[in-house]
Amino acid sequence: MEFEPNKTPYAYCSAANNPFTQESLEVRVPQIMDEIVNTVKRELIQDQELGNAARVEEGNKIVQELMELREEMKRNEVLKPLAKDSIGDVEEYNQYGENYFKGERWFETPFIWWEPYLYRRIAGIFNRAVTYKDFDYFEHQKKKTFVASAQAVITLGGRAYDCVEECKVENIGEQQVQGLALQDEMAKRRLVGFLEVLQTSLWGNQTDLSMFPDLKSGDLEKLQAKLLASGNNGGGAAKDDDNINKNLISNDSLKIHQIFERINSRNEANGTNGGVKRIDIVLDNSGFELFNDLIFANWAVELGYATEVVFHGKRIPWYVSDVTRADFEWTLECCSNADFFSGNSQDILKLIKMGQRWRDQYYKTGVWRFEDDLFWTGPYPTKYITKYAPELWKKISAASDMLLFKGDLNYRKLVSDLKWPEDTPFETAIGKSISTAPGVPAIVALRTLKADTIVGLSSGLSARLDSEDPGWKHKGKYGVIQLGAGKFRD
Ligand SMILES: O=P(O)(O)OC[C@H]1O[C@](O)(CO)[C@@H](O)[C@@H]1O
Repeated sequence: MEFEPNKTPYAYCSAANNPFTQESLEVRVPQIMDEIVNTVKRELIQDQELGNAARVEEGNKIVQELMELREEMKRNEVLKPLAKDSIGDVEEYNQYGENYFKGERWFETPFIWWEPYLYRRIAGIFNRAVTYKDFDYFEHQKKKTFVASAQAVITLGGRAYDCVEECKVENIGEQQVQGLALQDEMAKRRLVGFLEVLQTSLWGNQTDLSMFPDLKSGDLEKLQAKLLASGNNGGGAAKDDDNINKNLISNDSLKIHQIFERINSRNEANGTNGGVKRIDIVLDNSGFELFNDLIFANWAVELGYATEVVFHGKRIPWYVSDVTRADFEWTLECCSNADFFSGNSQDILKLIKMGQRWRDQYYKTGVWRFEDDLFWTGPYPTKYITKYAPELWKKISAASDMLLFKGDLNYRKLVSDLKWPEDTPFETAIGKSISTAPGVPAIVALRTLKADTIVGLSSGLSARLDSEDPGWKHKGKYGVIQLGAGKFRD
């Protein structure tokens, strides 16, 4: 199936034809907009007290524009072209809308078009106001949720630190090697450690504020405790198959691990140690999920699987909790600062040591980089990166070994949000331009399901889950780890 906007069947057609899209448009998204309005109103109160007349005027205008936008959706109007702003992609957005969705109304146009368009419209409203240009209207929610995750961050941080130490050859004493050669023991530990950090990064995607905006501190702790108990803590990913893998419904972890080992041996065999080994991560949510992604990147760098990690985030506030540069840097600061966490347990000490390494030895030196190309907030299927962001793709494909995509929306965009038969191979669905062109990096998706869109399942699985667990595609309860091998295909 080739993607042709508005011609090929979408997994999510329009709200008129899909109850989940409809619910999003009628309930979930208006609530998100109300929350933004409330945030601006809080700013207004402060500005009035401080006598910031210019900001009060702009704040009032923003509230009015947001309310108008909310009404446009409710009245099912035609989606208007974006008004001019200085974000840098207005013309491209409008051209895309004009080409493929011209004259369509909110309830009749596909989910994968109206939702990014909506967040982009909101960003434009703020960008046009001088005193709100760089205001992140989701910042408060993102920070609050990370603070509420502190206990899980501490526990996981301590565990992540140990996981790396256990895999270092100098820490595997002869007496611990029960009957196995040192190399075999190390390989085993590295595999177990890999599965642990990979799945930590995957399940972190459950905590997403655009889908679950009401995650209260208590719920969050319960969810995180469940993740930790289900095997992400203590090397359980490999030993606790029943518990974890039951919900992991498509799992290429072992093939991905083999690629990591090939990356290592390639450099050793070539005698090019010190040569670049690069992983790119297209981030999703800030907070607990980002922390889990950092743990994965930490593992890869510490154990020599990567010499560079490039994190791709969002230039503008996006889908409530997506990572911006400010979120990324704030998270590194929190993790480096003992005052952020109360207590001085061993886990906190390990976490802070790791956090300071992330900030000072990785981020400040460029081993870790953060980039925020506008492509990631565009409306396009990912395979169009070659057309709409050729420079970005050139840089990634020339240098990267592996490009990991986090989360539900990134997944939907990777497979063009089409209604593929569920057993369509992942590589087929992501499209030739990025999966089989010469030299392309391996493409990995780590995603918990919050949407109907799905490929790469064994046939019949979807029907079984439909009957056993109605609504299973929307709960964030099930996950996939899928691979397109790219240049590592033999
Ligand atoms: O943060 P994630 O995992 O991308 O989830 C957000 C996604 O979930 C949804 O809310 C439902 O599919 C979409 O709006 C979006 O695709």
